[in-house]
Amino acid sequence: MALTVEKLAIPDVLLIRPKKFGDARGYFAETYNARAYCEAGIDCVFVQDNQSLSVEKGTIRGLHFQVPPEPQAKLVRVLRGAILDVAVDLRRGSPHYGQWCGATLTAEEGEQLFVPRGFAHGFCTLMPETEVAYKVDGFYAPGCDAGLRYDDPDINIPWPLDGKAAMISDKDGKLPFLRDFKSPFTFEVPA
Ligand SMILES: Cc1cn([C@H]2C[C@H](O)[C@@H](COP(=O)(O)OP(=O)(O)O[C@H]3O[C@@H](C)C(=O)[C@@H](O)[C@H]3O)O2)c(=O)[nH]c1=O
Repeated sequence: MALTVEKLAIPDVLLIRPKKFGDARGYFAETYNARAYCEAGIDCVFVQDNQSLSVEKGTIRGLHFQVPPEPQAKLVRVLRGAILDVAVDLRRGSPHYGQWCGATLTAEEGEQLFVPRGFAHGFCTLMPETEVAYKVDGFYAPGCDAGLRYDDPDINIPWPLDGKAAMISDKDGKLPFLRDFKSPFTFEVPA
């Protein structure tokens, strides 16, 4: 499988560009290949595929993660539309703790973001009717579901909202700021 892999500012977060083979019919692409992704440093066993539709441009979902013992790594791509996709480092002891990095993902280009375990994940839709699909390497565990406010001033993500209010869920509006997040669990940086 042909793909390029770019390390982002937090180098465990990867931007992957699978090769698209275009012809008169359209294109073909491998969107996941266990061997090629393992060689690229993504040696997860993905166990669940998720998909969401956000109707409005300026919809923000996040910042979400599952705490131990049910953490999840995520491999995110866009099926329709475009997003700014973001990962926030929550690994105690990481030089990037509390920092974010991210990339624009579009259906047209087919880029993917790999968000490792120990990171919160969120995105903002850049177009209406945006569909996002992502693989996760741990099953949904509602008891371990956790999140942080998308507009946490300490994380300070410049969401592309053009001055408009974000469309968010009631649940996401009640999430804590990182500085107030109380959990007996911590993520460690892998050795
Ligand atoms: C995440 C998830 C939710 N659900 C259910 C719970 C709830 O009733 C409904 C909607 O859930 P949410 O409001 O949490 O959906 P959403 O806000 O889209 O949550 C997602 O946001 C992005 C940013 C992520 O990174 C994902 O891991 C996930 O947290 O779907 C599942 O059944 N399985 C799952 O894996």
